[in-house]
Amino acid sequence: MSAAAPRINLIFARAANGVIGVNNTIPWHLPEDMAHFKQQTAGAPVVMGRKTWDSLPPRFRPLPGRRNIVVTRQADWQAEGAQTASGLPEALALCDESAPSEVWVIGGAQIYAEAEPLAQRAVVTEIARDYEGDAHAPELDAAVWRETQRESHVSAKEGLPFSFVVYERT
Ligand SMILES: Nc1nc(N)c2c(n1)CN(C(=O)COc1ccccc1N1CCC(C(=O)O)CC1)C2
Repeated sequence: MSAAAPRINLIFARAANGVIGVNNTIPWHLPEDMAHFKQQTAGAPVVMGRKTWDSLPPRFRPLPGRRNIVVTRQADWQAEGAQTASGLPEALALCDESAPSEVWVIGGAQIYAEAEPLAQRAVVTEIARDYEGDAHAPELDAAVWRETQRESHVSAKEGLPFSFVVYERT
């Protein structure tokens, strides 16, 4: 009996207009979302693109307490605390080795787009404001994804309304 495959989760924060990033940074400052991200992914492998790795402040790389897997086509790329994979399938195969129950795909846009068809769940922070940006969230087709949880909040710091939402594949 082979171990059950891990559940593949996308996790991202998106603006009302679908923006998730600008110039490899996040356009908003939402500490409540960073805490949510940390809590959701704690102890599980995280899979990210190389640009997302580069976007993390160095003191937070690798993301602590999680196996950090970085997808890059650069065969010679390496970084302290990161395991590399040449593509998403290799990254997910690497995760399988430790037979985790959950795997978290944490960005960026390219990786989300490739992972969306393979994911069973999307944990989305929906920010109720438009932002300028150059990177966009993956489309979650309502015929495929259904909302199963929603928790609305207003950010203490900047009065920014946002919701923690969970979508599951039908
Ligand atoms: N919903 C949702 N999905 C995502 N994919 C992401 C988020 N929110 C938020 N993100 C980031 O802000 C990326 O990280 C950071 C960026 C700048 C400063 C600190 C951080 N870090 C925050 C997480 C900390 C941790 O987890 O330990 C380490 C420091 C990715």
